[in-house]
Amino acid sequence: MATTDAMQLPPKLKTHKQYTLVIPLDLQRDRVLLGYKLRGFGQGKYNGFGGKVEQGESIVAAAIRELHEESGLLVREPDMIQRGALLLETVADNSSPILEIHVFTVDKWEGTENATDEMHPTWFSLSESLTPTSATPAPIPTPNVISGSLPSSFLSTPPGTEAHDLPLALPLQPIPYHQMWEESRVWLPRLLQNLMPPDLVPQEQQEEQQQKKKRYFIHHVQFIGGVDRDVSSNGEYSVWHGMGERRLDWVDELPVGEWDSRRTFGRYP
Ligand SMILES: CNc1ncnc2c1ncn2[C@@H]1O[C@H](COP(=O)(O)OP(=O)(O)OP(=O)(O)O)[C@@H](O)[C@H]1O
Repeated sequence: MATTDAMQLPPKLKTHKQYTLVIPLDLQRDRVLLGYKLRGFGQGKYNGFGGKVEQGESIVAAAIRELHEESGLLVREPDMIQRGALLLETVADNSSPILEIHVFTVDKWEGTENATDEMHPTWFSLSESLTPTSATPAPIPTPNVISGSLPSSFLSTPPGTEAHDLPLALPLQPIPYHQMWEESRVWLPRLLQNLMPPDLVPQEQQEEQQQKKKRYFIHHVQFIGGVDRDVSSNGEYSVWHGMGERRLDWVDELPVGEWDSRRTFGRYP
């Protein structure tokens, strides 16, 4: 746990708005798929694939649907692995819902990743992304680029080939954390570290890794509202637009089984 001053606020009741976020992993090829968002919420950022959970829809069904709509990959429900949740909250008022974003990974799917007018899928190196660095910026796709010819560094799958059958022609870049939502720098490297194939994890950390795999994470971030600092330039990390400074930021890990009772809390802090 980091700063705790928000704990002194009176308890409040907030609604939660549910979203999903799916991160496809190709462990054999040491790579992770993210999408560059071309429109809507999060435009101009790389992220996992996901969206709002619709009324009457289960969280996992929403995650499968959004992944398919945004990337072309089709996953069966038993292959969805729930890893945790982000709880994103503004403390500006008591009426704004907490964004509850359910994070999944998948490593089995049908189909090949395809660009849509909303998301452009791009593979990044998994093992090069275990710590957030502000490395060389990843290419920024534009709708023109997508409908026309893509630069070779951008092609994840040449037309007519199956992604899984391809040799990797080019070294993959690390995940461009500085081109993602700011708090991704906290939870995503932790998640990826826990997923590394055991033979790449030092012997003494292997048992710890096995334990961690069984845990969901909850990353709760509170923001003070009111200050509208927008995405910054000069390669700096962007900030939550319209939400202002971060107030509380902590990551918890829960054993499987405790997750359901904790995620439904309505009173926070
Ligand atoms: C602020 N910190 C954040 N960190 C990581 N991920 C974040 C996020 N904030 C939102 N997200 C994700 O961004 C997508 C928005 O989805 P969004 O396009 O609004 O949903 P959906 O596709 O249902 O909407 P439309 O159909 O276009 O209206 C969705 O995956 C959601 O999980």
